[in-house]
Amino acid sequence: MDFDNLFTQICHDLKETGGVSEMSARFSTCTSDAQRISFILATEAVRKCLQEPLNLAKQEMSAPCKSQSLSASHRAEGNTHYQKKLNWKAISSYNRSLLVGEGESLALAYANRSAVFHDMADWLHSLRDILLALDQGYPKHLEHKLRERQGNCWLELGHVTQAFKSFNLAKELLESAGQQHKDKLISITSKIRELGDVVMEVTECMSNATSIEREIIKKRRLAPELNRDSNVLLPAASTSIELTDSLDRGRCLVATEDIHIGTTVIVEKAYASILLAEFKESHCHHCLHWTPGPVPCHRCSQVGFCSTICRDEAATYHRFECGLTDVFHRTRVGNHGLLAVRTVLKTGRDKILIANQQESIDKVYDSSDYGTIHRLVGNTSQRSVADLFRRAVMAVYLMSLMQPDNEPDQVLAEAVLRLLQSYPCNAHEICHLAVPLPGSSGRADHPLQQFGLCEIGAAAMPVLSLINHSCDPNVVRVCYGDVIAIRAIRRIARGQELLDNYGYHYAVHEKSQRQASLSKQYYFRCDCRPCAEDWPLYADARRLASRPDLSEAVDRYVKLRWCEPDGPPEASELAASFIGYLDTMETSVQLPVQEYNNAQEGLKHYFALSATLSRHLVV
Ligand SMILES: C[S@@+](CC[C@H](N)C(=O)[O-])C[C@H]1O[C@@H](n2cnc3c(N)ncnc32)[C@H](O)[C@@H]1O
Repeated sequence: MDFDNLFTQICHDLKETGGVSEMSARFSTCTSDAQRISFILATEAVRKCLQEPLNLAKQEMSAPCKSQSLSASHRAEGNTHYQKKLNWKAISSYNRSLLVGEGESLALAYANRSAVFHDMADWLHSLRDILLALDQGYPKHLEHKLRERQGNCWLELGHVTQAFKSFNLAKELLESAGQQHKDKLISITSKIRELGDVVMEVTECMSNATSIEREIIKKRRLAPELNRDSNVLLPAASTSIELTDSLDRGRCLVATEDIHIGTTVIVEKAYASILLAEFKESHCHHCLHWTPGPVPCHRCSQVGFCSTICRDEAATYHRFECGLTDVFHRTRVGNHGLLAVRTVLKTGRDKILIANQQESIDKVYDSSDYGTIHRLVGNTSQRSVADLFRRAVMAVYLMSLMQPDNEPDQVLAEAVLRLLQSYPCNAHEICHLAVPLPGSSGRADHPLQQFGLCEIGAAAMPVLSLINHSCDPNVVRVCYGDVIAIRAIRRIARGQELLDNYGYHYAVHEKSQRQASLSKQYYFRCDCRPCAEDWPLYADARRLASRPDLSEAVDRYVKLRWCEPDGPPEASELAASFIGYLDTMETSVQLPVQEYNNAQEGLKHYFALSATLSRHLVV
């Protein structure tokens, strides 16, 4: 059930019984999350309201996830698209067929999808799907087709020995099938003959689905290297930055040397991440990368992975949420709620108990250590009683969904409540540049928006969370799956603070809106330069009349239409020009001016273009 409706019902029932002010007074005396959770668990009126939606959710969860007949109907739909050469539509139907398939239906869907990948010259995905189809018990009498396709893929990839073996297997299967495939047998025999005497390779390369998937993963774009060695105390960051404390804005990251525009100073892998529900058929549930061919969970039909490797890695937490993913999404608790649950399941009770006992600051900020997540700012003391009450009920509700008897684990519920306070101020959006599939129309209203940045998930990044906000930031986040690189978009002098933008930029949001939103969600009053000097919005900012050289050049570059997924051939030269313009303007021009924003947007677009691409429709 939608949590908002549930909470409204709880508040209504409490009002009816006339106990609101007394309960609110008692709840306000709770001084820790443990006490808040105990309070909710001991409040009969709340527990009573939770029972019915929890029981309904349990009924839903017990319904079978896999269905041979549904899988067959998606596959039939895929076959129709395939016959019409609508390859992407066919893949999409086969993906749906795979999510709900089991046994032979799974094998058939993998095999059919491998045919589309083969036709699209995606040899690695085709090969991987062939092996998975065979693993799933693809019918023996049809296996010769897969072996021949496998041989073709190997040949295209330049693995002649492997191709030779596959064609020979196809030939043996055709021979044992008798006379009915006479023509096929002739053509396979001639393919084998054409290969001639191949030298048998000593090592077996890409012999199973995992090794093929490693090759697929290797071809993805990787985050850039750090500009310097890794900082021992902040392993995700370079030695160009260090952590300090300030009186008025808590912890902050500061440059230890001058940092140039474009430099990569942090590369952090998410401690935990979640994928938005609408991307479950196109993105990996675990690493958030776009994938043309997801592999399904063995048991539920609600998640897909880019590879069997990610599926195995995700088992540590997915075994607890298997079959529950849709129920969690339907609670509409938002990304922070879902991320809180994922974090807790990934961490496990024992590590949470250890973190609870170690409130003191550890010297090393290791992004893979739950302790760094545990210590994120939650602004608890500034939250109202009503806000904390709502979050405590939410934590109990979410954790009760996990338990067959609706009795939540108190330690886990307490950890979820802690994260429900810290994530709204600390979690990061994962955004990929979305490329329109062939045949679809992208947005063309602005040249740089042909490929739209699209939010596909959320992540917990403890080192990135140490960066404070400015309405005129000096760094930008660039996403590579669930890895984020921090790159400078302004010069950062030694001793200056790294400043990110929390979603409210001076060029597009009025000062009053920025201040109100930052204060509501992040509990601080922004005193950055654009706020202090009340800079105008982009549309009202002046243009560089005095520097036509800069103004015209920036305009010319920004107007270039970056239509190909890799940008125009000269994209990296353009990025270098943007950096040059930004450098010049920082020292010689009084900001704000439109050309500065244009060059900065151009550079940010280039960074996004060189990172993860999601080849799906821009909506
Ligand atoms: C993502 S954290 C940033 C790191 C934080 N300073 C810390 O100690 O963990 C966000 C919180 O930092 C503080 N903060 C961020 N930017 C700020 C700013 N420009 N001025 C004052 N406080 C700020 C607010 O408390 C906000 O909720």
